Formats: sequence, structure tokens, C-alpha cells
Amino acid sequence: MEKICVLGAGSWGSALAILLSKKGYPVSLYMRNKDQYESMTKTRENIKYLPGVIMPNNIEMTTDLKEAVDEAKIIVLGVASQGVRGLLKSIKDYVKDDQIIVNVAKGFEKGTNLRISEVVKQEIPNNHYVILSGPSHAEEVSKDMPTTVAVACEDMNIAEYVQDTFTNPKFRVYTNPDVIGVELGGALKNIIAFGAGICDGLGYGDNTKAALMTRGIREIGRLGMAMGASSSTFSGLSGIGDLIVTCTSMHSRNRRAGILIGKGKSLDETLDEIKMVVEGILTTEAAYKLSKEYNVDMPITNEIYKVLYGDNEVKESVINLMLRSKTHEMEEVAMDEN
Ligand SMILES: NC(=O)c1ccc[n+]([C@@H]2O[C@H](COP(=O)([O-])OP(=O)(O)OC[C@H]3O[C@@H](n4cnc5c(N)ncnc54)[C@H](O)[C@@H]3O)[C@@H](O)[C@H]2O)c1
Ligand SMILES: O=P(O)(O)OC[C@H](O)CO
Repeated sequence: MEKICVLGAGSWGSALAILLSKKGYPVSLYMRNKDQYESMTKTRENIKYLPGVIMPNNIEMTTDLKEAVDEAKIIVLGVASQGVRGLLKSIKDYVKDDQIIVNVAKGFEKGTNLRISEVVKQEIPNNHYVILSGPSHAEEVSKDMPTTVAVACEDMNIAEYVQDTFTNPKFRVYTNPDVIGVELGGALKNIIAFGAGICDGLGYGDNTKAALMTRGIREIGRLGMAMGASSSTFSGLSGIGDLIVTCTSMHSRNRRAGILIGKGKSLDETLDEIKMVVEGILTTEAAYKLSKEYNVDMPITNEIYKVLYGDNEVKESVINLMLRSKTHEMEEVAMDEN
């Protein structure tokens, strides 16, 4: 079986390395932190990010990027969105054109507001790019709990190759040609999950969350369509599927961060407590700017932006959303789709 390289040994990179190694692939797992390397090679456990799960022996851990990438058929980008460009710059000199890049990060690049596929195209333009996304908490995947995701690639043969590589009886992979839609669904749901957490923190109930999720997927789809995605992708795994899991699961860092903000903690206190990447914070800023650029109405994103980057109180934002001008549900759908 051909070697697979996973770059980044946080929660998701580690869970995917475990999944692939259990299928029998020789996996090379790159981490930049030497202390983490010492600890993981000794204990075969990722104590910080995925405690309690043993890493199989066919995962070779390394802090050497070249060694990790060499001879791998697939290179999985398993770091947070803000780490992707730096990582690509470090590997571009020895990546070969026939190596497939599979990105699993869900976000945009800060400053440029580029999707990860656009960043990859700028740094490593000759390789096939695949986005793997969907409702998939690392904590559950690493314990073999049934999970479904989508993989999107412009070349469906490559999407099917990646589908075959990752599929196992507990991890079902669907293909989709809509790279933009799959990327946007995974990134933008984090804003809504953060909002769902705020509502939980405020002590609101299930009605509120259902409202946020339903209205959230509408504004995600609205921006998505304006950016060239297919509307049907947002009713799939990388759209509504991932929105549901992140808005409802206690595994979600975005939701947990929202809960703390809803309870009155500052952003710094919140990030200190979560200790892992909360993509929704920077994604809110990117989506806010993209909504202006594409002239798309995103009321929930706007309010969360004002909470995070302005001086809105969370309760004030809820009032703003509830008292917006009246809307006809179906006329709005028709308008979005035109
Ligand atoms: N955790 C999940 O369940 C899950 C599921 C699907 C997708 N994702 C996405 O995967 C991405 C990574 O998330 P995570 O949960 O693994 O984050 P995490 O906070 O658990 O870990 C991030 C890891 O990336 C490492 N890292 C960051 N920049 C790096 C660099 N330049 N080189 C090497 N390592 C670097 C950090 O040291 C850390 O180990 C995010 O975009 C997230 O949205 C996460
Ligand atoms: O923990 P979160 O909020 O980053 O969500 C993780 C995954 O995106 C769930 O599919």
C-alpha cells in the first residue's frame, strides 16, 4: 500500500493518521513540536489533543518535513488554516507533481480571505487538490464511531481515489465536484456554531438553536452561491451536516468558545480555556468582508462580527436579529437562487 503523509499532529491530523494506519497504509505523521514528538514516540498517544487513543505502530512520527513528504502518494494538510501557507512554502521544493494534496482545514487565510484551495493553487499549482470535509469530530473518528464526510475535487477520478483511500466500514466518504461549496460549508458553519454556543451560554433553548441553524444555512448558502458554489452542496454533509454537528456537539471548539462568550468571558479568557484552534473567530472576519465584497446579506455573521470585533453586547445582537425588517421566507429563497 502506498505511503500517506499527514502534516500536523493536532486532533484532526492525528485522528486521520490513525484511521489510515488502521487500514494498513504506512503513514508518516509530521509534527513541528519536538516535545510533542518525544512524548508521542514514547507513549504512542497524543496526550494534548487526542488523549486515550493509542497510535498504531505503522504511523511513523517525524519532525522532518522532507522525510514526511518523500514518496507519499497523498499529502494531508492537517493544520489550522493560518498554518497552511507557511507549511506549503516549506514543502514546495520537494513536492512532486503527482502527489495529491488533501486539505482538511476549515477556514480562510487571514488578510487575503482566500479559500485554502486558492492558497494551495498559489504555492503548489501543479498538484491535484482535494478538500475533505463534513461532520467529523476527531474524538469520535478516532474511536471508530460511524462518520460520513464528502471529498471534492475538480477531477472526479482523483476524488474517487481519495474516497477509496479513506473509506472504511465506519467512515463513509461521498464524492462531490463542488470544491468551492464543500470548502465554504466547512468554514462558514463555524461562525454559526460559535453563535449557537453564545445562545447556550445565554441560557436560551432549543427553539433559538433551531432558528440559528436554519437561518444560518441560508446565509451560508447565499454567500456560497455568490462565490460560485452549487446550492445543493449546502444541503449535504459539508453544509447542513457539519452545521448540525458543530452547533450541537460538546466536542465542537467553536460551540464551546461561544458558550464561554455567552457566559460573559472575554475572548482572551475563552481562547486560553479552549487551548485548541477555534477557526470561527477569524472566519467571522473573513466572511464579514466577503459578504461586503459580494454584496450578500449575512445578518448572523454581521452580528457575531460586531460582538467579536466591535463593541456589541451579545444580548443586543440577539435583539437586532429578532427585530430585523420583515421577510417572506420563500420569496427570499427565490431571490437567493436567482
Ligand atoms: N478537530 C476536529 O474534529 C476537526 C475535524 C474536521 C476538521 N478540522 C479542521 O482541521 C484543522 C486542524 O484542526 P485540529 O482540530 O487538528 O486543531 P488542533 O488545535 O487540535 O491542532 C492544530 C495542530 O496544528 C499544528 N500546527 C499549526 N500550524 C502548523 C505548522 N505550520 N506546522 C505544523 N503544525 C502546525 C499545531 O501545532 C497543532 O498541533 C482546522 O482547520 C479544523 O477546523 C478539525
Ligand atoms: O471543534 P470544531 O468546532 O472546530 O469542529 C470540528 C469539525 O469541524 C466538526 O466537523
